[in-house]
Amino acid sequence: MKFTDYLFEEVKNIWQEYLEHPFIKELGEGTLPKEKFKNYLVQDYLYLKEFGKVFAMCLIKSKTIEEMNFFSRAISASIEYETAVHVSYMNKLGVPPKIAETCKYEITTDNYTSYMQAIALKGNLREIVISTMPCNWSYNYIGHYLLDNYKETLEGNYYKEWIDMYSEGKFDENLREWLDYVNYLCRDISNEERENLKEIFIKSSLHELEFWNMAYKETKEGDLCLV
Ligand SMILES: Cc1ncc(CN)c(N)n1
Repeated sequence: MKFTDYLFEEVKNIWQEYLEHPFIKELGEGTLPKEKFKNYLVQDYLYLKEFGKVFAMCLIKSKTIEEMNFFSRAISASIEYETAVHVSYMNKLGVPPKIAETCKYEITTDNYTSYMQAIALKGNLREIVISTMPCNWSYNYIGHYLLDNYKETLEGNYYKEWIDMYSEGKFDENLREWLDYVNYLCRDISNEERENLKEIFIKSSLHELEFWNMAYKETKEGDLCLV
């Protein structure tokens, strides 16, 4: 069994909770209140900023130029390619990046990014990479679920651009590259290390769930955590 298949088996119940989450359901239906989406986007924009720094630590801990290039692409993928859709929605919703960057980090955003950054500082490359894996992998999983389940009504859905990004070929390709990399990186680990990496993967998956819970919590008009 591939290491990534083993990891997936360990979290599939948690990931099923993402698919059944009201935030995801309402995104798919196009009924999610824009105010909730706006607050989520701002926190996610701040999240991606910190997430990119985790890959910067991977780059520092890389052993080869090939690996450095891989992480350099991961930084751009997070803070250029992915944030482009955030910026497009944020501009339409009246929170351009300059304003978003003055917003406070919610405790959930802090908890998740601090968890990965602590591993980035003290952990080895395998631990850091595994802590980041639920991020893009689960979003691709959610993107495909939404595409398959709501394809009939996607055309008029305000959230189509978001759904498209996480389910498009470029994102799939990028993820496949990552899964191959993880299987290579973890090809000869001990049982003890396997257990440790599994725990890290589960914890990041739980942080993802907390992020969806935060995104769906009650918000008031203009509730943007402005500093
Ligand atoms: C919290 C979170 N997790 C994952 C992703 C996908 N990169 C994201 N944008 N935000």
